Amino acid sequence: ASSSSRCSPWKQRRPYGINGRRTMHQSIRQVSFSGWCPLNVRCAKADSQRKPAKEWTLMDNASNLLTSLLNGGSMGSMPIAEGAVSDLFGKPLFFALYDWFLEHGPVYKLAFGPKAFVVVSDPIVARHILRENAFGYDKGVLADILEPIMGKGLIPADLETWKVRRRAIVPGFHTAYLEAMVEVFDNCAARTTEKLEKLLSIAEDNNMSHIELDMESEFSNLALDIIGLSVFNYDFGSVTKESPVIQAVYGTLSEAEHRSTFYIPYWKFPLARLLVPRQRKFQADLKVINDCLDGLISRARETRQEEDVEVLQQRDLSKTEDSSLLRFLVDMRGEDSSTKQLRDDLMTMLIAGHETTAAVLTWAAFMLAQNPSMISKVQAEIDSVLEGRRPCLEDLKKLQFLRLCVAESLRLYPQPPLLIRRSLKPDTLPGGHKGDPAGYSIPKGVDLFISLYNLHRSPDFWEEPEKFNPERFLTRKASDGITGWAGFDPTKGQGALYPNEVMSDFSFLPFGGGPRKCVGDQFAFMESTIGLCMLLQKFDLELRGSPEEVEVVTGATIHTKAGLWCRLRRRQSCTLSIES
Ligand code: HEM
Repeated sequence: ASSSSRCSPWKQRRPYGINGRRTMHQSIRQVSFSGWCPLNVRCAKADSQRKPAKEWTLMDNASNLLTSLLNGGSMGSMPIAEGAVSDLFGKPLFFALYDWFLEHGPVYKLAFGPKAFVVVSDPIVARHILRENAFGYDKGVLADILEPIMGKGLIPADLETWKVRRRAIVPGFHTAYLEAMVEVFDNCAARTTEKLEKLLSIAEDNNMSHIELDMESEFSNLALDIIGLSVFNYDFGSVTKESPVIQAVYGTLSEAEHRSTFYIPYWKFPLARLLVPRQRKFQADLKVINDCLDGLISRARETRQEEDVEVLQQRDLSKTEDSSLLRFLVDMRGEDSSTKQLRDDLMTMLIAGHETTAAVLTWAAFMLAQNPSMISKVQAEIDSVLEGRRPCLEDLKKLQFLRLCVAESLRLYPQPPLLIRRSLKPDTLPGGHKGDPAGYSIPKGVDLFISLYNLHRSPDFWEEPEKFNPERFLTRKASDGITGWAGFDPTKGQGALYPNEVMSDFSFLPFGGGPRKCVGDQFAFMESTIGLCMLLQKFDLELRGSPEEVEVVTGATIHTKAGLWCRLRRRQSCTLSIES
């Protein structure tokens, strides 16, 4: 679709947003019911609900002045979200970026003290940055934050290293590997359900019909066990036990997250490592994990066998005890990579694959737990496909509604909600928007946020964007102004199992796009589908309180402030004998 055909009168749209912290439910209500006019024409109701003009604080004025002085006219007529700084306090950044997106349009500049960020919420512009001119940008501030943790792993790697490592790693996610991993997903999810069944039995002995627990923490343990086994054949066993390595992994993940939300790179000051207790703990945690990973790498190297190489070349994983990615990297590429590089790769996948999947499961559970009829629909599908069995790959193809629930959760809660880039040379973004028919110029060194959250909730591309409607992926038409969902027909159980950025022409890109797209996308989709499947096969789920009580915070991913507290019951309606 040409970008000009999608041009919309942004300025006419209702400015939207409320001050202070907002819960996810409030955000949903705001957009769904407060009079957004689908024809993009200003309507009376929308006007009457405009938020009052924002009063600028001294900080806003100082921030704008500084931004104008330092960045001023360098990006031509690009709209500026002025007076924005004070809005940033007390709510996650991506919420504020959404408000300004509705107010200023799909490409705007965020005045932020000495820095200006360009915020992109347009599919064609996102496609340009991620795919067409992918090597004109790097990961900017994200690489600075992650380099001390992931070294030269794929996410922060410089271009030269990235090219070599990407070529080494991507073949590791071959179809036979994904098939073999389904068993790992099953076994780990079974551990979780067994644990929950035990807890329920204890509750039932005490005449209680349900248990209350924080599902976010259960999903976090599940995702950690899966990533440990599938990437380096190490059983964290975190669903059932605590260990120093698990503690260290959680410590490191939390530091990575803290760094991504903190504006001053405190970790770069050499003395901080010695003096600040938090930094000392981080260094100690990192050492525990690095020692563990080095041990696993040496073990894999010592047990390397020529026969294994042949088996892997034939992709016949049924003949090997260890089908992990580490085994693939050591056996197939062992000679090419230093221990340090392998360790960086493993650490990157541990972090990239853990928190994201845990968050997808959390928000899928959050949405489903508010929709008992959807849970029943998912359960009916699971019962009819599995008849009490554990799922295998063939079953996944038939669990269409469940797969769409996972995709829809990723639409509403993309993990991460923002992609970060910095321009390496001057560029011109695709134009066609109101006020910039020619496209904005981007000088070298500009930091950009591509907001997946905004793209996935854009009223221009999604009908009732805030509504959880898994079946929207079946009905979307090319006439929506984009290419449509060509190639996605999950009803036939063949072809792509999940919608992606190519089919949606970059209006749905939960795994990014272009050369830096996630290497674990199919892995993660399948893992999340199986995790949910095995949970809902056995249990009914409801929120303990109201959705408004689930406060949202964000670091690298979107998660809850105090856990996703749910009530879990044995399924009443389940008449099938379900194997344990
Ligand atoms: C639901 C779970 C997941 C989500 C939502 C997700 C999302 C993403 C996204 C959006 C990117 C692109 C980042 C960017 O362009 O800046 C990315 C990159 C990446 N992801 Fe994932 N991911 C998930 C699971 C995984 C898993 C399971 C693995 C590995 C086992 C993994 C490994 C990576 C790596 C290595 C990259 C960097 C790729 C590169 O720069 O070449 N991810 N992921």
